[in-house]
Amino acid sequence: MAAADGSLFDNPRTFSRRPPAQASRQAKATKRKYQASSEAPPAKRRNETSFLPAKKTSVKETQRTFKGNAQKMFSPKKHSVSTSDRNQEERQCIKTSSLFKNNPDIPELHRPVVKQVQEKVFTSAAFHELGLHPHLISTINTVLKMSSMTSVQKQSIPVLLEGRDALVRSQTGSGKTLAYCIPVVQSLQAMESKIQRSDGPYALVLVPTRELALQSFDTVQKLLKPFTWIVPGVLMGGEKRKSEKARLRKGINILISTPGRLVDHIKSTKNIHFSRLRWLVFDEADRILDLGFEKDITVILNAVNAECQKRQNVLLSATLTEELLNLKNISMKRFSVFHPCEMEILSSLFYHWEHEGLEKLYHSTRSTPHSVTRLADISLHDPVSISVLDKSHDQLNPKDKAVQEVCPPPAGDKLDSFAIPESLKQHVTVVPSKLRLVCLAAFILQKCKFEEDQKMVVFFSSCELVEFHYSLFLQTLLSSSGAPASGQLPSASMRLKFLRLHGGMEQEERTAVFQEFSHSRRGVLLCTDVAARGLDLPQVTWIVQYNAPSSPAEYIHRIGRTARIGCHGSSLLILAPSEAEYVNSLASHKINVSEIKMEDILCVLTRDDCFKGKRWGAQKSHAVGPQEIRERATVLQTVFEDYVHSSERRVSWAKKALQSFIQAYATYPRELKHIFHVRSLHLGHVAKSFGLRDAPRNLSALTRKKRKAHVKRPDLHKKTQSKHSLAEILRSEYSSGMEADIAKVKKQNAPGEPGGRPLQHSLQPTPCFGRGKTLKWRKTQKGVQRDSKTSQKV
Ligand SMILES: Nc1ncnc2c1ncn2[C@@H]1O[C@H](COP(=O)(O)OP(=O)(O)OP(=O)(O)O)[C@@H](O)[C@H]1O
Repeated sequence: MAAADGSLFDNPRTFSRRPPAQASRQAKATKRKYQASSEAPPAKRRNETSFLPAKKTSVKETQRTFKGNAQKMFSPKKHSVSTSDRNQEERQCIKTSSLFKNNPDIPELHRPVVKQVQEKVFTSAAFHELGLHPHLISTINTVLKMSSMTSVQKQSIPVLLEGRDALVRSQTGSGKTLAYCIPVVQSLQAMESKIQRSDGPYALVLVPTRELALQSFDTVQKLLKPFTWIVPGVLMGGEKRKSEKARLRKGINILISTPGRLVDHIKSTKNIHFSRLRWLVFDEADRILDLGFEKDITVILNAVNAECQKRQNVLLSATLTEELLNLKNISMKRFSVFHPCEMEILSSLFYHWEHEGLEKLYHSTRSTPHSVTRLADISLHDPVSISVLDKSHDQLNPKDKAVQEVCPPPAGDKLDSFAIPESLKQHVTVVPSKLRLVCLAAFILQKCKFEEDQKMVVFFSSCELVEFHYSLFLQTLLSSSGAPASGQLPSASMRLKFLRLHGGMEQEERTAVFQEFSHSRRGVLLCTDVAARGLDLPQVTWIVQYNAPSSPAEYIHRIGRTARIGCHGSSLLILAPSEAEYVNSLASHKINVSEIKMEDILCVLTRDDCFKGKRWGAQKSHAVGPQEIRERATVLQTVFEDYVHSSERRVSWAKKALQSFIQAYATYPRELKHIFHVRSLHLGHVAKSFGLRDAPRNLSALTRKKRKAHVKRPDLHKKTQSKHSLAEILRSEYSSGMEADIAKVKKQNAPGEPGGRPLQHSLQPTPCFGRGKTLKWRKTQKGVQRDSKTSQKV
């Protein structure tokens, strides 16, 4: 075992030179005092936890320091204190920092090396070989600046031009958008009777998020340049419904929409009809057809099926499952081992084929048997399954084959493996909870402050977490970086730029951020899974997953925002020691990650004098060692803690973010509960990663308050608590925009100020905290809350 505190930072004495008994007495006294006030800690405590000299640690002054004068504060040259005074201060400062104490051991990662599934991105085939309209070819060549097809395009376009239904799977960033857009445009421009705008939709493209809708619309618009009589349009929420209605009234021939917004119009707009529909495209099909969109898709399919019988259906995603791809081979026996969600998808696909048998099976595997009859029918007709897998990867060598024959995978355990771009280097780091925040900050500094032209996307599990970290980093990392003096070239610090994107933001701002980050050469985008699928953000170099995703599919989509279309990119997954087994779970899906040691990430702090402890002020920077790294990490943590504790409002804002983290943590699916279970969280340690000095005591009260607020939502009344939880969390990131009044982030008063936004998550188990500060579950009126066995219902 390589312990974080043991191997690299193995000198606890330097942190506490007082006798242990005395230190412990004082710590207890300080804690009692702090708890009694339940507010920001008293000045004395702040002095002890800080590296700053006693007289300079008032809240105001600390803040001022980090708005530009950090070096002054940390440089001993600026202080005329004697050596003995300084030593005294050091002892005080260092002693109370517990960042590197009592952390769990970091387990050694024994990850099995697996051979990842690979796909070839490009082919030598050119677009002009497809027999497309010459104007379409010249648009592809001159406007899109593309000449040769990607593998998925080469396989899909001819099939779709033949009029076949298709299920298309190829890795992220391999050109699936054009794989369906080109055939749609080619077929519509070639129609004998020229399309009229007033005809309404000939093609309907459903996508899960507004940004993806905008992006796909942009591609279609470019392809339609020579065919001006075909009108594209986008419905995506966030915009005024009235103006969308007006555009629908005028006529849209290729309609791109998020499901929720389309449902709004189907229900309220008379001008929407599908009688001429020829194409129905589900981009990110596995996402669109999952639980979160179940109701919306049913409404859409019912509306479409009522008016149009014959059309081409296309389902695309980088993570379509084997079951969906091998449609023809699916036997009734195999159905019975599917997950209920898959059953619903399959039921909808096969309704017209095997309805009776399926329904019987469905009833026998589900406690709520009504869904199958509610679900409408996509009606795929003899679909072609297109998968760009490099076939050599599927062929087992004789030895592996023998092993497989001896121990066949248990029924129902067939795990899907998805291709990952070859040029994507995946990493993992295991970090104790207390050090998560400093580690993330250090990694951002390392890549985006000290290296040039780095563009990073950091994924969090909720809107609240994005807001919290965005404001915190803006106010601490950015402020402490300092601005260049006039006439000076922009310094390394000026490379730091933070943006954020999540489903709770105003649409105007969302679009602006999306555009800004797309066009920017550098910057850090903090976001939820709203940016995980489909977005083609150019030149992203790093993907960081601060909270682990809930499925291998989501992992693949998140990291797929980099290394697109043959470019290079890297990803980092940050795990707690208790979550280290997740690496094996990824390996079982043929996902290979290599480890970066936490110390190597924290090491960058020695390059940043903003975080220089006084002890090391006189030393030359090359003489750095583990102890200095440790102290600088502590200084950075102190910066965060001082900021969070500078007002009661900020403390409560951090608590809400912590609460949101716990709630999101409770929603990991059953198959991952043994790795991600709230019971394994140490609240005090997790609290540190929110800049809180102690484990908060009133989280359950906050949760109760939130539950009340939710009960007021009429749309949630009918749902069971369990279904509501999952569906709501899914919807929170993918909403149509019509629910915006419920899910708005209050506009920030000033950039970087904590928003005080209401939490958007669903009803969750009420966390309460036992003496050991690990999470326990409280008995509620309805009985004991669900645990790992029934985790899906949490
Ligand atoms: N034939 C081509 N030649 C060069 N670039 C291409 C080609 N086809 C697509 N691209 C570019 O590749 C990038 C990725 O394409 P696209 O967004 O369609 O990928 P995708 O497979 O849909 O990814 P995801 O699974 O993440 O949604 C885009 O910038 C697109 O312009």
